[in-house]
Amino acid sequence: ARRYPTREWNLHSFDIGRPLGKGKFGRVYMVRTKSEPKYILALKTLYKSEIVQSRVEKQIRREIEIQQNLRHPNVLRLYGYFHDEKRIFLMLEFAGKGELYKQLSKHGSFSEKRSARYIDQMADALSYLHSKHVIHRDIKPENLLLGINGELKVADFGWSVHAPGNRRKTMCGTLDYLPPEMVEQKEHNERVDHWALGVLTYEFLIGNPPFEDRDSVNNTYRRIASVDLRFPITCRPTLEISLPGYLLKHEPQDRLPLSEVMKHPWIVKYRPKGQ
Ligand SMILES: Cn1ncc2ncnc(NCCc3cnc(NC(=O)Nc4cccc(C(F)(F)F)c4)s3)c21
Repeated sequence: ARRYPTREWNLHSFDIGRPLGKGKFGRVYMVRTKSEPKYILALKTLYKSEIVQSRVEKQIRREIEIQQNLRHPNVLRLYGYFHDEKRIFLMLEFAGKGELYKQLSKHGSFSEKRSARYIDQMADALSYLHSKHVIHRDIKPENLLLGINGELKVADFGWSVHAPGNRRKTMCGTLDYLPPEMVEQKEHNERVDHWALGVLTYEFLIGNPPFEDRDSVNNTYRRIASVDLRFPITCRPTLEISLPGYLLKHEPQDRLPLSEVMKHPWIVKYRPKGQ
C-alpha cells in the first residue's frame, strides 16, 4: 500500500488530557492532536533513565517493532513513536470504553452473549497474532481494552502495573492464567494462548479463574498441573461451559485450534448476524 509520509511527531503536536494509567516506567495520557484532523490517542511515556537502569531497552524495541506491524480490529494499534532527550513516547490507539477488567469487577461475571462475543474476538485476534508468529503469553482481563463500540482490543501492558486501585488482590494474578507447561517450566509454544483463552472463557462466565486458590499459590500450581477443572453446581452443563473443557487440556496439541473455537456452536449462536 502507498506509504503516507510519516509526519514528524513531537510532544508539541498534542494537547495532553487525563492520565489513563500508570506503568512502572511512566504514564499513559489521553491526548489529542492539535492540528486537523483532531485524533484522540493514548500516549504512553517511558523514561529513558528508568529503561536504561532496568535494561529493558530490548523489550521496548521488541514491543515497538512487533506492535507497529500489527493491523487487526481486535489488536490495539501502535501508530508510531518519538522521543525527546528524557523520554520515549508511544502513540497508541485510544480504547474509548477503557479497561475490560473494570467491567468484569463491576458486573462480577458476563452474560453468555457478552462472553461468547468477547471470546470470538479474542480467538480472531489470537489467530492473527499467531499468523504473525507473535505469541501473546499474557492473556488476562487486565490486558484487554474496549473500543468505543464495545469491541475488544488485545493489548499487552507488559511490565507496566496498573494505577493502584481495584487491581486484583494477588499481584501475581497472572499465575491463574499459566498453562501446565509453564508451571512445569517446559518449553512452550503458541498453544499457551489457547489455554489462557480457556481460562478467560471460564472467568467471564463464572466470575473467577478455574484454578484460583486465594490462600495458596502452591495449590493453584497443583490445580493447574493436574487440570483440576470444576464447574460450580449452579451452572447448567450447557454449551457455554463445554468450550473451556476443550481448551484446558494438559497437552498443548490437544487444545482446540482457534479456527474450531470460532466454529463452536456456542460462539456461532451469539455471533452478530451478518458476521
Ligand atoms: C487505560 N486505557 N483506557 C483507554 C485506553 N486506551 C489505550 N491505552 C490505554 N492504556 C494503555 C495500555 C497499554 C500500555 N502499554 C501497552 N503496550 C502494548 O499494548 N504493547 C504491545 C506490544 C506488542 C503486542 C501487543 C498486542 F497488541 F499484540 F498485544 C501490544 S498497551 C487505555
